[in-house]
Amino acid sequence: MKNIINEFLNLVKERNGDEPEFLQAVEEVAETVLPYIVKHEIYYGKNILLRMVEPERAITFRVCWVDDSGVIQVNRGYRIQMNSAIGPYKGGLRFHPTVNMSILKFLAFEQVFKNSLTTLPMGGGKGGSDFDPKGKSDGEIMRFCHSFMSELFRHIGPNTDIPAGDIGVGAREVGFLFGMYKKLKNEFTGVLTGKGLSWGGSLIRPEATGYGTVYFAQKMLETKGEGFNGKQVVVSGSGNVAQYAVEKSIQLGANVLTMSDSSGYIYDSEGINTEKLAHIMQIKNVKRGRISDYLETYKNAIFVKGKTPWEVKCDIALPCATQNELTEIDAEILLKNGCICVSEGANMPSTIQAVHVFQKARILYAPGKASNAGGVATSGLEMTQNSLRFNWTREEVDLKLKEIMSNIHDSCIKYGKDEDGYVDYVRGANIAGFVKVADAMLAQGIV
Ligand SMILES: NC(=O)C1=CN([C@@H]2O[C@H](COP(=O)(O)OP(=O)(O)OC[C@H]3O[C@@H](n4cnc5c(N)ncnc54)[C@H](OP(=O)(O)O)[C@@H]3O)[C@@H](O)[C@H]2O)C=CC1
Ligand SMILES: O=C(O)CCC(=O)C(=O)O
Repeated sequence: MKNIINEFLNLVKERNGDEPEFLQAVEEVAETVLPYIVKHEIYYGKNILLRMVEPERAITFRVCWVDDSGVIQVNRGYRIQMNSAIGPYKGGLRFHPTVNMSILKFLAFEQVFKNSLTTLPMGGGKGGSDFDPKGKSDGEIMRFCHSFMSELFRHIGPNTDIPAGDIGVGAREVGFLFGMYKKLKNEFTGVLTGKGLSWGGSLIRPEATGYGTVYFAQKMLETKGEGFNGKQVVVSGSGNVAQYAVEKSIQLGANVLTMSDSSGYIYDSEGINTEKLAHIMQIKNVKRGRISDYLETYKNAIFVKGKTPWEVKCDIALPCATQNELTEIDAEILLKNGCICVSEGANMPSTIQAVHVFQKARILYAPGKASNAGGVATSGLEMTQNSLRFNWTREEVDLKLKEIMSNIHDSCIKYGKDEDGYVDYVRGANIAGFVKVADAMLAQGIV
C-alpha cells in the first residue's frame, strides 16, 4: 500500500512541486482514501483521486486600485474552481499577503471534501488575493473589493460559483463585493454568502464556523461521557471563527484561557468571560487593533509575544487561526499537559506530524474539514433561503447547524471506526467526503 501512496504522491509532486501546502493537503487525503479505493472495485483503476487533485479551472487576474495617497497599487486575484461534481463551486475568499496558488489550492481541495460532508449540494472552490487589509482605510478596502469584483464577476454566479469570507474577508468586504457584482450584472441574487441580514444574509452565519467547531467537539466528547462544562479551553486566533468558538465554549460552561493573533497570545488565568469577549470583539472588529490591547483593560492577563498558545495546560484545544499553526512539538506538549480533545476551527492548522501524534495517542482529534464545516453548511442554508425568498429564525438555523454537525460526526464514525472502537476522524472525514463526490464523478463520466 505504501508504494501505491508514494507513487501517487510523486506524480502529484511532479506537477505541483512548488506548492507545499497543497501537497500536504493531498498527502493527508491520499493516506486514507487510496487504501479505501484499492479495496473497492467501483473506484479502483479509474484515477479518480488524480482527477480530484486537478482543479477544473484556476483563474488568476490583475487587481489595480488607488490608495489614499493617490498611488496605484497592483495585486493578484485568484479563484480556484476545484470540483463541481455535486453542486456549484462554493468556498471563501482570503485576503492576506501570504495568498498564493499553493494556499488556495489546498483550501479548495479541502473544501471539496468538507462541502460533501455537509450533505448539501455544493462543489468546492476557494479564491482571494495577496492584498493585505491590515492598516487600510475603509475607502481603500472598498476600492480594492470593487476592483477585485470587476474581474471576478464574469466567473461566478448563484448557479456557478458562490464565494464567501475567509481570513481578511468579513461582512464589510462581502458588502463591497456584493455591491459591485449587483451593479455589473444588474441583478440581485445570492451570489455571495455571509451577506448582511437586511440584504439576503442568514442569521447564525457569522457564528456558524465557531459554533459548529464546538458542536463537533461536543459530539466527540459525548462518546467518552464528557462535555464542555468545567473544562479548560485554549483557543488560537481572535477573528471570526475564534470569537464564536469562544462564545459557545463559554455558554457551555467552559473556562477559556487564551486567544491570539499573528503577534502572540493572551493568557487570562481567570478565564475570558462574556464581557471580556465583547471587549475583544470591539478591539478586533471595530477598532481593528491587536490582541495585546486586551491588557490595557484586563491587567491580570499576560501577553506572550511571538508564540502560539499550545503551551498552556488545557483539556480542549481549538485551533482557529491559520494553517500549520500547531506543530508536532506543540502536539506533544498538549498531550503531556493532559489535553483530551482537539477540534479544528481553522483549515489544516495541524501539521501532518502533529496529526500523527494525536492519532498515535488516540485522543479525540477532528480535522478542520469535518469540525469547521458548520460555516459553509450555514452558507448553504443562506443559499436555500435566498432561493426560497424566505428567512428562517435564529433557532431554526441553529437547529439545522447542530443537525448537520451531528450528521458529519456520524459519517466520520461510519468510515473511521476501528475494530477496537477508536474513531479515526481523519479517515472517516476523508472517505465519507470522497465517496459522495466520487460517485457523482463516476455517474457523470470522464469530463
Ligand atoms: N470564516 C469562516 O467561515 C471559515 C473560516 N475557516 C478558517 O478559519 C481560520 C480563521 O478564519 P477567520 O476567523 O474567518 O479569519 P479572520 O480574518 O477573521 O481571523 C483570522 C485570525 O487568525 C490570525 N492569523 C492569521 N494568519 C495568521 C498567522 N500566519 N499566524 C498567526 N495567526 C494568524 C489573525 O491574526 P491577525 O489579525 O494578526 O492577522 C486572526 O486572529 C482560517 O484558517 C480559515 O480558513 C474555516 C471555515 C470557515
Ligand atoms: O461559507 C463559505 O462558503 C466559505 C467557508 C470557507 O471558506 C471554509 O469552509 O473554509
